Amino acid sequence: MEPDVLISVKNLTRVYGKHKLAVKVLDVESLEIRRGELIALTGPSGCGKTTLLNLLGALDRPSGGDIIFEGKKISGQGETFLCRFRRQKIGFIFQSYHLIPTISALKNVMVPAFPLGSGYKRRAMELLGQVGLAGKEGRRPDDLSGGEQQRVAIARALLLDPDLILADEPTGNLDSATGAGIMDLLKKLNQRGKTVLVATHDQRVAESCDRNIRMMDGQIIWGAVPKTFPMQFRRWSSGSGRRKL
Ligand SMILES: Nc1ncnc2c1ncn2[C@@H]1O[C@H](COP(=O)(O)OP(=O)(O)OP(=O)(O)O)[C@@H](O)[C@H]1O
Repeated sequence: MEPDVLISVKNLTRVYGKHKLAVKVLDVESLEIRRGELIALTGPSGCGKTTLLNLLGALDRPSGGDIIFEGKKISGQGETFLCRFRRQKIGFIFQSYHLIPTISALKNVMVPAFPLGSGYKRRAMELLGQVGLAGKEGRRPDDLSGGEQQRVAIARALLLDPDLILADEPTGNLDSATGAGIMDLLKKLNQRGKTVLVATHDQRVAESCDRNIRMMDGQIIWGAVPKTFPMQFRRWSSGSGRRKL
């Protein structure tokens, strides 16, 4: 494997249900993500974007196939390994922010460090400053706008300095100007070296990324390999689509 490959996926599947009710909702033959890429994951509702993000971030386990992260196979690992992997390597950003409503912005940012102790306060303050929320550290999520809540979520995702940011519709609940601000922030993070994968329905968000991975019926139909690959290898066979097992 080449040194700058962050993630490599082979024959990744996710099946929901059992026996006659089993449905394969994800069937990705091959996918490669390089360190430092800014990638949009697009496709119609229900095509499998969230399923793929959850598998790449080890929030969910595949039914088959391999996910290799920095040369190490993460599929098939035990929960202790996966828990450490998620904390150290992945920053998650969700459409509806997933903040804890009863605690301050600062404490929300510090949540990923909770089992490690309280030594992260200074870093959390710095990150809130970097996302434009200096002075609002003590506010609870309900006292912040949607865009501000998403900025808190971004600061939280960065707390443990992950290699990969997985953002699932990060602008989906925001008006277009606020969404553009969030996308600018993700682009800045990418310019500072973070690899960013953004699932989106927003064409403008997709166009502002370097690569577009297009999904349809659980499969990648375009963009499975980085742009530096010759054109003839970039298109990926869509296969036979979603199927009952
Ligand atoms: N827990 C589950 N049990 C059964 N089917 C599921 C489950 N979660 C997702 N699915 C199905 O898997 C398919 C892919 O869903 P997924 O949420 O990954 O799509 P998506 O592309 O992210 O959609 P959207 O753009 O609407 O968020 C859908 O058909 C969905 O109904």
